[in-house]
Amino acid sequence: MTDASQPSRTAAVIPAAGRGVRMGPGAPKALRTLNGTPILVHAVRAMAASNAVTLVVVVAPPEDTASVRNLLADLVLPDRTDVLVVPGGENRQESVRLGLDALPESVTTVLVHDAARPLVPVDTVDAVVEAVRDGARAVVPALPLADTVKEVEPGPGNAPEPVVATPERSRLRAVQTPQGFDRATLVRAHGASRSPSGEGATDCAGLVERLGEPVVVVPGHEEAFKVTRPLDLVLAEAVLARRRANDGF
Ligand SMILES: Nc1ccn([C@@H]2O[C@H](COP(=O)(O)OP(=O)(O)OP(=O)(O)O)[C@@H](O)[C@H]2O)c(=O)n1
Ligand SMILES: C[C@](O)(CO)[C@H](O)COP(=O)(O)O
Repeated sequence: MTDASQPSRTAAVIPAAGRGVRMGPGAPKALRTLNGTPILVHAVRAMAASNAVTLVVVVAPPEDTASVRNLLADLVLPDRTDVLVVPGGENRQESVRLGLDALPESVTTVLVHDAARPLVPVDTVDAVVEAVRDGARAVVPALPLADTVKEVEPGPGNAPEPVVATPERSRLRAVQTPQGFDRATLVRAHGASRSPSGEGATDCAGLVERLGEPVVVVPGHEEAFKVTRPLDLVLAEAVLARRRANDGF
């Protein structure tokens, strides 16, 4: 166990309270398994793999909070890492806010990491932490896009949608997690998100942008993809199999 009064502590908040509607019927997505291990456990291990992270706050589906606590109580993690489990909210923003509320005062740097990105490599986590420690208030890992992206005028159902614009692809990035923040900035952004100005933001960095604060991008990683639909489970298990074959992970 680490000393909760230690200065400049870095914590990871893992929102894991989603249902996983796009995955189809079944248990909440974070509790479904990859190679027999819950997605959430992979995500907690991924955060705890960083030497910088000494606290992981898991935001669990409210009805599963007790079982998630039991699940994580048995997990073997580095001695430096404490784990807290709190019940989540109606949407991702609310779940992140509940995770932030649980942080001790000693935490100055916060990572917010989707449980749904269980395979993010530790080098990506460390790169985000380093950028925050070097002075950035908000840092996102991201990758260039492979597809061309069209902006459309959304229509009803499957009706053809008129194209409004084609943004220049070389200027676009697909954003991943963990997103890293100076704690005060993130708390301010989530406070502001309670107002209508926070509606529609799909990530924490978007809330910081709405404050007018700078957000910077560092290189993301292919293996930090979001497990969203059934095919993503197949890809995730293939990544795990490759890791096992390569280095006995
Ligand atoms: N009320 C919610 C909704 C989402 N999340 C978390 O936010 C992350 C990103 O969300 P997403 O991948 O969309 O997960 P779900 O909301 O579960 O997926 P879906 O939209 O398909 O239901 C996930 O780790 C999810 O558990 C959360 O903590 N609380
Ligand atoms: C935070 C995020 O993973 C960045 O790409 C993404 O915006 C989450 O979106 P979701 O619809 O909640 O999965």
